[in-house]
Amino acid sequence: MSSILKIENLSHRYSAAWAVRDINLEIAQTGVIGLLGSNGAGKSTTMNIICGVLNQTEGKVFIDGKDTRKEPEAAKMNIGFLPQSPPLHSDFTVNEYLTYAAGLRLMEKSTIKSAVEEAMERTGISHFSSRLISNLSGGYKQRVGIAQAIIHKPRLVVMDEPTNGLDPNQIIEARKLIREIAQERTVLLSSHILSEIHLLCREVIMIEAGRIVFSDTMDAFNNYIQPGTMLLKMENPPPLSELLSIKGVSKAEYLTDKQARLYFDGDQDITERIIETAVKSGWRVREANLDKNLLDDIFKQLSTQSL
Ligand SMILES: Nc1ncnc2c1ncn2[C@@H]1O[C@H](COP(=O)(O)OP(=O)(O)OP(=O)(O)O)[C@@H](O)[C@H]1O
Repeated sequence: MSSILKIENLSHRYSAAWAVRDINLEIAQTGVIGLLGSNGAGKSTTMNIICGVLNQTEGKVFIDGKDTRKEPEAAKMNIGFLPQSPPLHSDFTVNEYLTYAAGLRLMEKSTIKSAVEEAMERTGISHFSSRLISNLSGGYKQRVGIAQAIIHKPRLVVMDEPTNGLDPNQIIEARKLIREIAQERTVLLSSHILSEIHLLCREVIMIEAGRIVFSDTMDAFNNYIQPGTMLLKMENPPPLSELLSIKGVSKAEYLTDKQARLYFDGDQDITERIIETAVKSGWRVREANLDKNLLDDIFKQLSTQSL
C-alpha cells in the first residue's frame, strides 16, 4: 500500500518571504502525528496545502499516492480536514450539514444517509441530529467539525489546532475522540501546546520558521527534551558549593533557605545523581520537581541544531 502522506520539497510564499521552505516527509502508519510549532511557524500553511485549500509555490504532495495538484479529486477522497475555524453552517441542523458535507465529498447518494449516521455516532452527536448548529456548545460544534472530516472515511485526517478555544472538559473529550479516530487512520494534528502533543502523539514533526527541525517518535522527542532544572525542597539544606559540586549541575541557587533550583542540560542520569547525593549526604529531601525545558528553548535548540 502506498504511504498515506508524502511531501516532496514543499515550499510556499505568500509574498516575498517564504512561509514554508523545502519540507519533505512521509507518513505510512496510522495513529496521531503531531505537527508542533510556535505561532507563525508554518503549520496552517502546510496543512492548507496538504488539504488542497492552498496551492503551493513549489513541491509536491501525494495522498495515498495521488498528486494533489494532478489528481485533486482522487487525492481528496482520502483527506478529511478540520481547519482552525471549522467550516460550519450555523443555520443548518447537524444532520443537514453533514449530509451537505457528504455531498461535497462526492459520496454516492445511496451511501450518504448511513455515513451521516455513522459519523454522528462516532463523534457522539446523534442525539443532536436535528439541532441547529448555532444552538450547540463550542465542544459539540467541534465534534460536528470532526464528523464532517471523517464522514467519507478518509485515510488521513488533518486537524489544525483542534482543541483551541475549548474549555478544559471539552478538551479532554476532544482528545479522547481524536485518539479513537486515530485507531484506524492517520491523524495529523497541529498544536503549539507541548503537553497536548505529549498526550496524543506517536510521532512528532516540529516546524520552525517554515522548516522541519525535528521529525521522529515521541520517545525520541522525550529523550531530546531533557529536563532543564530541578526544584529541591530540603529539611537539611547543604551549602551552595555542595550542590554545585554534583557532576553535571551547571548552576544552582537558593530561592528560600530550604528551597534550591539546580540547572543542568542534556544529561540522562543527572536526576538520579542528584537524588543519590541528597540521600547520601542527608539533605532530607521533602520535594523534588523537574521542569522540562520551555518550548521556546526547545525550538531554539532544534532550530540551531538544524542549521
Ligand atoms: N494569507 C497570508 N498572507 C501572507 N502571509 C501569511 C498568510 N498566512 C500566513 N502568513 C504568514 O506565513 C507564516 C506562516 O503562517 P502559518 O499561519 O502557516 O503559521 P502557523 O504555524 O499555523 O501559526 P499559528 O499557530 O499562529 O496559526 C507566518 O509568517 C504568517 O504571518
